Amino acid sequence: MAAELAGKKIIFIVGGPGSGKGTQCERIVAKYGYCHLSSGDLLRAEVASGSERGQELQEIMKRGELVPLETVLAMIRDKMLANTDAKGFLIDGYPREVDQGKQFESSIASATSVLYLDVATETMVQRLIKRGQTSGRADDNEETIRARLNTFEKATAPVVDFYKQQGKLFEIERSVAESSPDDVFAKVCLLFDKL
Ligand SMILES: Nc1ncnc2c1ncn2[C@H]1C[C@H](O)[C@@H](COP(=O)(O)OP(=O)(O)O)O1
Ligand SMILES: [Mg+2]
Repeated sequence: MAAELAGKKIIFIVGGPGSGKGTQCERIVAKYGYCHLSSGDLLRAEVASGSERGQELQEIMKRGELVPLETVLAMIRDKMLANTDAKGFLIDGYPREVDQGKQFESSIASATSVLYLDVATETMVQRLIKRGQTSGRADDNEETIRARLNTFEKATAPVVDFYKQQGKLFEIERSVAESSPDDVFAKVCLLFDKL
């Protein structure tokens, strides 16, 4: 447990690839001033640095698989400790598996709340194919998209149940999560207004 982070709000943003995590986090940052940490962005920055570790990471991400737990956790921890003046943290795209959540809790802190965006698989595929036309992301192609969705269903769906059992889950149900970013955000605000 990192003492510097005591009392800070920590919100996990969970949802499949293309469910709108990044889109909503941008709005949350603008309105509530939280510090946004996207595990995917941190990993892509490592790839862009051209380091040897970055090359290994890129291979894993192209296969649509999860990178080793320790790697992501260390990156998030460093970034949080560099931003201890933030009033809270949005941890976007993490945990991807239940073990990642448990490790986060034992080595950093426990999450205050978990925001889950429930979007249908086909909607996510369509959004990601569209995003792929401009994102330049190596993993926004149909083959990798299917593999990522498969990883999401196997590894990440249990994460949702895990936090539901702890009473920490704030779910944006499908009918809302598939509507416009503004409509989704209106619901997201209900959570952040009472934190
Ligand atoms: N509510 C919504 N309705 C339609 N498109 C949305 C949406 N939220 C996000 N998008 C678009 C923006 C992106 O091109 C794509 C994926 O969104 P994202 O925020 O990058 O998702 P994630 O970070 O969960 O992978 O879908
Ligand atoms: Mg994202």
